[in-house]
Amino acid sequence: MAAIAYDTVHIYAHALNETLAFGEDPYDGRRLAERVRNRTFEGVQGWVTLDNNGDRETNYMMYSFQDGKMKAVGYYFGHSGEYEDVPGTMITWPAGGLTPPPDAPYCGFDEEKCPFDLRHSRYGPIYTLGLALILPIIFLLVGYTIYHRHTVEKKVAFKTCQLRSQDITPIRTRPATSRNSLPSGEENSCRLAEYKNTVYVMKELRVDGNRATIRRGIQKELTQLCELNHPNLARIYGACLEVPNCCVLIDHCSKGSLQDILKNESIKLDWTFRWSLIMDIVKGLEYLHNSFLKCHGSLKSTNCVVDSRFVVKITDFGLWMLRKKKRISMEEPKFDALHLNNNAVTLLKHAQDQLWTAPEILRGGTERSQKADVYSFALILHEIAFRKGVFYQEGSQLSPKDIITRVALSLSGVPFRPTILEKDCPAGLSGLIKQCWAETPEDRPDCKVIGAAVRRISGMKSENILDNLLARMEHYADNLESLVQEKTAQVLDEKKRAEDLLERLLPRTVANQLKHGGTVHPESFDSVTVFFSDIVGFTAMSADSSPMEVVDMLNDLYTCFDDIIGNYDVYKVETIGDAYVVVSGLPERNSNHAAEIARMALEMLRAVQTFRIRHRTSEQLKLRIGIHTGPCAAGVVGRKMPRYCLFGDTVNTASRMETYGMALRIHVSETTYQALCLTERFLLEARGELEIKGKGSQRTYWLLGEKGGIAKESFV
Ligand SMILES: Nc1nc2c(ncn2[C@@H]2O[C@H](COP(=O)(O)OP(=O)(O)OP(=O)(O)O)[C@@H](O)[C@H]2O)c(=O)[nH]1
Ligand SMILES: [Mg+2]
Repeated sequence: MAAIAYDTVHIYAHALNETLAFGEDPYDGRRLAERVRNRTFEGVQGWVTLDNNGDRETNYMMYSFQDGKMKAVGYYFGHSGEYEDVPGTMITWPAGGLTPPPDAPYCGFDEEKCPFDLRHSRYGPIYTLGLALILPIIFLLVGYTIYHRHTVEKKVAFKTCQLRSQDITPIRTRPATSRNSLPSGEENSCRLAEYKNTVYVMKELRVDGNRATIRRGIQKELTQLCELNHPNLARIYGACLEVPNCCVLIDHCSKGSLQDILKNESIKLDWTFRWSLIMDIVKGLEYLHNSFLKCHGSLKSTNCVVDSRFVVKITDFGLWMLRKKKRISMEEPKFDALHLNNNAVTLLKHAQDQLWTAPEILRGGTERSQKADVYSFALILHEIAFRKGVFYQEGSQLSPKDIITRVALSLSGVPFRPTILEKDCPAGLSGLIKQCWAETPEDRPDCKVIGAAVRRISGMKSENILDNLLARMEHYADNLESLVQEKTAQVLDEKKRAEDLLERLLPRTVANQLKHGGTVHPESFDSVTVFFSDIVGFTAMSADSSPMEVVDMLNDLYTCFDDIIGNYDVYKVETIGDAYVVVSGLPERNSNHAAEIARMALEMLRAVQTFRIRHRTSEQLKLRIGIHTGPCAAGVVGRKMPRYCLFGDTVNTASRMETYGMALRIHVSETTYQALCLTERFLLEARGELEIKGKGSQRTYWLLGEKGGIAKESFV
């Protein structure tokens, strides 16, 4: 105590001295006390430290109770806050521990550090009970929310792919293919329907049962199908489940099926293009095999459709339960083709459909499998490679039913497969095809392996979408170019034929005017020569012959005449029954029209001499010819079936010359005679004055021949 008193006075004295030294009031106890704080000095007991509050940081000695005695084990120095062990001693902590216990309880003195720690909280039991009640409720709530959301989403998804029949407008069946594709045919058409202004392929579904059953049965599958999304799959847009209008709507691909493309010879397919078609199928199939569907089940070239960018998309997958059954049994009973004609067609189509079906499925083992899809893929590969149709067998005429029977039965132990034309096959492809249609399903590769093989065999450098697209576009452009060339040639050919026809019906100059859209004005000509010929006794001959015999005779005769007139500057005006009318001097004017007609008439008469009537070979055909020269008008009359007609008295007079003529003689008028005389080339003989009806008395002549040419003697 004395030491403490000493130190107290000591510190007080120091504080007082300092107060006086600073000239402060020594009676101000507050100031004095402030000087005492935060001070360290050497007191009688050693160093003394006073803290901020003026409290002394004391030194302590720690004792441990060992072996029944208190033993000093450590020092604590208050002024420096340091601790020092007493050398050679050891502290035994409670429970024999080597480390001191914590200086505060785990949860603090007031459990402020762990309000929810049930192990240490005094409210632990309450919390535990509460949690035991609340947690299951929370779990239930969360579970219910997840379940509810899932089912609602499913319902929404199903709703979006469920369509109302009233919104679907079927479009009249039309050829499935574009104008670039196959000609239309029932077997190559698909039903189309419009839904919200978009055209889809409409696939009917076979539904036995009521709506509720359908809903339960296919709701899930349909929702999943609508979710399938791959560039090489034709997307299923939705389905209508209203009996009896049950159907699915599938994306419509404008180029038709792969089969249509392969059959269309106007589409050229180089190997780059073929490989990309093949790769598309492999990718689509691989996606399907990895999807919930696991396999396609009906893979064939009609179920690979081609879109406007020449990308192949696999279609008609899934919904197996609802597809119209097409399978045909091996033991199909023989049917009476007459009575079951429709059935016959259907059976044939079904047998055709099964040409892609794997042998194990034909035998009725399973209904579908990935390996069976690979077999079908091999047949498609074969179709693409050789473009000879499905299951091409060199030199074979087997029906589809015979083929599938042989595939199924595998007679003579050798699998029955299409012919591979090795020389037309890129190296490695035939091996791949054979592997894919192996008899044992396990020997067939899967899609991944096929994809790698195709890449290797084709040497495809890139599967880059852009490269591919460009390559296809290039191909498409080439195709279009050749198509345009081909079509242009066809159009030109067609045009030429139309022009030829027009030129045969009308004089060339007139036809040209009509072709260029001009109107043909009637024209008058000062001088032309008109020729008329007629068969003597034609009416009697017609009465004794059948109409076809008469037609044949006239056809033979006129063909012969048509050949002759080609050698002269004349224009055939028309034939009226047995009359043949020719003119020279129009529509192209010429100065020697009389001579042209005269020469032509002489040649025709000579031809008639040797002409044999088919049905009366012994009879001589008797032709009467009349010629007249004079003015004439000519023009096209009428719009429909336009004809170039002659008008004027010259035509009538020429006709009269023929009527008043004689068999196998050429009767010419005065004007023609004068025109021929001017040429000094023809032999003519006066017939004398002749009373001609409507013309009065006329001097007429016989044309006998041409000097140095055809003479009269040869006619008689
Ligand atoms: N243009 C075009 N034609 C198609 C489309 N889908 C099918 N087709 C055509 O319709 C024809 C008939 O198709 P489907 O009715 O599916 O008959 P299938 O493919 O022979 O047989 P399943 O699919 O087994 O019923 C095919 O050969 C194609 O020519 C398409 O998306 N676009
Ligand atoms: Mg199909």
